[in-house]
Amino acid sequence: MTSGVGASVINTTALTKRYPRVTALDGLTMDIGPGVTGLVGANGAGKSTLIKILLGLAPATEGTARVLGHDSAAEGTAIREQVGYMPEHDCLPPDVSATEFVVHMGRMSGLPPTAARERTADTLRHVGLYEERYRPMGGYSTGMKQRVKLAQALVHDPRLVLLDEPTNGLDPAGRDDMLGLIRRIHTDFGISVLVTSHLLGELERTSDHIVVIDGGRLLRSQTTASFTEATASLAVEVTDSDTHPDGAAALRAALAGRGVEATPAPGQLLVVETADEAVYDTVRDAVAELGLGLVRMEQRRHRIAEVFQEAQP
Ligand SMILES: Nc1ncnc2c1ncn2[C@@H]1O[C@H](COP(=O)(O)OP(=O)(O)OP(=O)(O)O)[C@@H](O)[C@H]1O
Repeated sequence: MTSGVGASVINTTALTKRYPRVTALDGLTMDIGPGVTGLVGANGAGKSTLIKILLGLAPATEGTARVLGHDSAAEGTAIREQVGYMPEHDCLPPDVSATEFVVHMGRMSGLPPTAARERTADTLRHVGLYEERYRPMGGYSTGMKQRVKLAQALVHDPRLVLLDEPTNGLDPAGRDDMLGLIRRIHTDFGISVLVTSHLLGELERTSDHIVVIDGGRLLRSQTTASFTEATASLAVEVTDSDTHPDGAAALRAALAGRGVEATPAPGQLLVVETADEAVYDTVRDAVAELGLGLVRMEQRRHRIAEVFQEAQP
C-alpha cells in the first residue's frame, strides 16, 4: 500500500526480466497509486516489457508484480478484466471498421452484445471519432488509429489503463490532443492511467506522478510537482560597480563565503541550485553589502527533461 493517497494500483518488488541476450528489467521495485502516472524511459529502457508482465502476458524471471491487488503471475485473467491495454504498435485489421473492431474487443472482454455496442459508441465518441467510425480502418490516419487503440482499451470500463507510447507517430497537434484525451480518462471517469513515453517533456503536463526507468532500473519515482520543485534553481543577475568591475564574480565570492555555491551562466548570470527560501535572503544581503544593483532574481523550475538528462550517467 502507498502511504497517504490510497491503495496501490501497481506494485513491483525486485522485478527482473532476463532475455537470452539482455536484461530488460533489473530488480525494479516501485509503487504507483491512483491517478495518471507517466513512465518515462529511452527506447529499450524496459517499458513495454514491464507492461506485458503487469498484464500477465509474459512471465518475470524473478520478483513479483501486483496490479489492483492481483498477482500478475497467477491472476492475469482477473487483471485483464479490470485493466485496459493500448499496445505500442499498429495492430488494427485494415478491412474492419472502428465500430466493428471495438465491439469485437468489448465482446472479448466479456460484455454482452448490446452493452458492447453501446459502450463502443460512447468510447468512440469520447476519443473523437464520429462518421469515420463506419469506414475500414486501413484508410485511417495515424492519429485516428491511435484513437481506436485507445477506445478499445476503454470499452470494457476498466479501472486502470496501460498506454504504451500513445503519442508515437503523431504530429505536435495530434500529440497535444492525445495527451488531453489521456488526462480526461482520469478526470472524467476516475480511471487510473499508466502512460509510457520516451519523450520526457510531454508527460510533465499530463501526469500526477512520474516514474523514470533506465536500463530496466528505477531512476526516480515522485510526484510531477516535487520533480520540478525539488530541482528549482535561483537565477541572479547583478550590475557591475566601480568597486567591483565584475559584479557577478564578486557576488559569487561573497556567496561562497556564506556557504552558498553559485555557478556562472552566460549573460552575467549566477545560478544557485536550491529550492530553499533562506537563500533568497542570503543573496539579497550579499548584493546589498557589495553595493551592486540587483537586475533580477528569479526562481527557475527545471523541466523534467533536464532533470532526466542530469540523471544520466
Ligand atoms: N521478446 C524479446 N526477446 C528478446 N529481447 C527482448 C524482447 N522484448 C524486448 N527485448 C529487449 O529488452 C529490452 C527492453 O525492451 P522494451 O521493449 O521493454 O523497451 P521499451 O522501453 O519499451 O522500448 P521501446 O519503446 O523501444 O519498445 C530491449 O533491449 C529489447 O531489445
